[in-house]
Amino acid sequence: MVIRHSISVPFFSTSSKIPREEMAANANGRVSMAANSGTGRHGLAKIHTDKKAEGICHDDSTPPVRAQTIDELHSLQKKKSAPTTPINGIQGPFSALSEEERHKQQLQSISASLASLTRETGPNVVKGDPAKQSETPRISHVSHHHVTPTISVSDSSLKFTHILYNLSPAELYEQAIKYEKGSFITSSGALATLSGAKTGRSPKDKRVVRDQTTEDDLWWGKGSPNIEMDEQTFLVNRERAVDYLNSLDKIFVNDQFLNWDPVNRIKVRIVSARAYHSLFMHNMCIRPTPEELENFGTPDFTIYNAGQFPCNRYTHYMTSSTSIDLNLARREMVILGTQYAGEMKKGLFSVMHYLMPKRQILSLHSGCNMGKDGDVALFFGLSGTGKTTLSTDHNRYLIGDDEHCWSDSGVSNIEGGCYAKCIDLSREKEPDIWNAIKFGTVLENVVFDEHTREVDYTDKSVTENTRASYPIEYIPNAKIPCVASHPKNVILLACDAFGVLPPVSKLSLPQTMYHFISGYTALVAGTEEGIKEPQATFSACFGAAFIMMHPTKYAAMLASKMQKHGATGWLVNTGWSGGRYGSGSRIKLAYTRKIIDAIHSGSLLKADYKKTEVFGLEIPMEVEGVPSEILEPMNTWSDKKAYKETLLKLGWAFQEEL
Ligand SMILES: Nc1ncnc2c1ncn2[C@@H]1O[C@H](COP(=O)(O)OP(=O)(O)O)[C@@H](O)[C@H]1O
Ligand SMILES: C=C(OP(=O)(O)O)C(=O)O
Ligand SMILES: [Ca+2]
Ligand SMILES: [Mn+2]
Repeated sequence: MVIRHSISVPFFSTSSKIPREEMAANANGRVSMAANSGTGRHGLAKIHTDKKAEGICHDDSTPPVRAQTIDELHSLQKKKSAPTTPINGIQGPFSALSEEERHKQQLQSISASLASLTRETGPNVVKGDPAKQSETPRISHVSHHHVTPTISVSDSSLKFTHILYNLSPAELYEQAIKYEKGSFITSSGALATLSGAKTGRSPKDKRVVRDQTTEDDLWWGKGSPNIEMDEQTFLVNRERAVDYLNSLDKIFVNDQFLNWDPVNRIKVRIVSARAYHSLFMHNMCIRPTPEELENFGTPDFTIYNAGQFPCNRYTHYMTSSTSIDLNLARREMVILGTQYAGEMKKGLFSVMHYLMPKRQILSLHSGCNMGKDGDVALFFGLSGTGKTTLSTDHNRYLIGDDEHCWSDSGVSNIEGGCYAKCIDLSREKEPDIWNAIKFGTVLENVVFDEHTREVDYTDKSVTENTRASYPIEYIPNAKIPCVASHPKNVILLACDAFGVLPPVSKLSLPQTMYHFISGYTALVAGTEEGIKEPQATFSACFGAAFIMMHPTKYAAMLASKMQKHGATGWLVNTGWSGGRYGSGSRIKLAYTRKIIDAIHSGSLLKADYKKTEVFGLEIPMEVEGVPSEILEPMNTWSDKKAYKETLLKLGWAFQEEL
């Protein structure tokens, strides 16, 4: 039988925007586009038939697909791969195990993480998306023996919790877009997400378990970020989070690393309920290779992120519906009542501020980069004051933008990604960050055009604290592994809302310590809940919210390391000039970059200096590319009297603080 090509195209005539003249149907009845296809009678597309194919009764000239059903066809589309496929011939504790055995151990470990402490067993866990029934379930059930009285059966032990384990960015995009309101792909390929009611950290809701160990080790009381809670209350919140997570059909589990220094690497597990959280941590922590994941074993630290679920205000110590609880003895963190992803990264940073100094390693709230000749610079600064912006420098290698360790072997990044503020981001001023906002990047709380999905970085409708989280290798000159030698320059970024600090000053070692301990800077709008405009603050170590021990502990370590390695300290004002916030203006980023260039090149060290009043800061007379008159703040104020008063006021504020 000869099949005649009798195709009509009314379907296209109304719904398609393509001019009919340009459409043509091929021998399969598929419509193809042709430049000069011409039109047939009544303006319908002319049908082109393949002369050679005429009289042959099959669908296509290419070999047919090897599938009988659409499901079979779909199964051809996907190849089995890591992290579900074992790697052949690997060495390590599990190398003798079969694939089946390894999977069992992995699931048992996850079930153990999710175990309630009041019931006998962890949840029944099964790998994979519950929406995909075709996947063979791998089930694990774990018994635990606790001293607490047990109520052995609960509804959650009768169901399965599906584990979405270390999904790839593509898989997480699909999960987010399908199941999480407010998730969209932007025009550059990034995933736009909403963090919900909280768009910045909630430091007043952070709690740390005070027990026998932390009682002596940690800094408590006035000025300390550690607000105490007891072990029992922690367990109440932990149970609340675990029960919430176990009540869900599926949860995300990320097994990753912190710290590029292989000797001091920490294994972290993040359990969360949102693809947004999983992708964020995929970007922010160090991503394991498939081999490393197979051998992951038991995590050193676990986060239970039940951010969608509030804490119970009737619980002791709870003063709002948000609680971020740290238990160093249990090596666990519980998050309730906030979905702001930054809590996870900064929570882990707090943990490192405890674990590392115990090993004589200094943890730093700083960015770090390295010149072509190997000179290393640290950029200390409170959130939103320029660490990410200034460490991302096209002429230098990026080690990291935010969290580092300084050990006897040098500097190592704690993280595997960057978290840039993107309010008013522009391609011209910050090209590397702009270009990093592509597929895989999480864009938090930004506003975009509903049709083109073009992001408007100037829009503060959701928050001023809009953020982009991307893997560090998205910055073209990132140095992998993210380690460097001992710093030559230590730059303290002070975002001065009073507008009286010079754009740059050279510090002696005692001055460096003075400014490091006092941590004078500004809390910028949106980074913490309730901060609506830049607010002057003293944030010890330029990260008071994250330190665990007394500031002098970190300062003493910094002093001895700077002295030993001959590092020079600098104070750079990335804040206001010509008047305080409201009347003056923010120092131009281009000028700050020129100042930083001069520090890196060594030319600023050789400049002529003069001493300022009140703070006794050494300010350079000239910096290449920067108008000399702005180097002395008084010149930029039209009201000199107001300048002097403001300077004195700040001087007194320092006196009161220290
Ligand atoms: N002179 C300046 N120096 C540094 N950053 C500036 C300056 N002026 C404006 N900014 C802006 O301030 C923000 C600094 O944020 P970011 O670098 O992400 O801070 P951090 O990494 O310390 O949290 C960026 O949005 C940057 O564009
Ligand atoms: C993400 C934060 O800050 P930073 O910009 O320092 O990473 C934060 O303080 O929540
Ligand atoms: Ca950061
Ligand atoms: Mn940053």
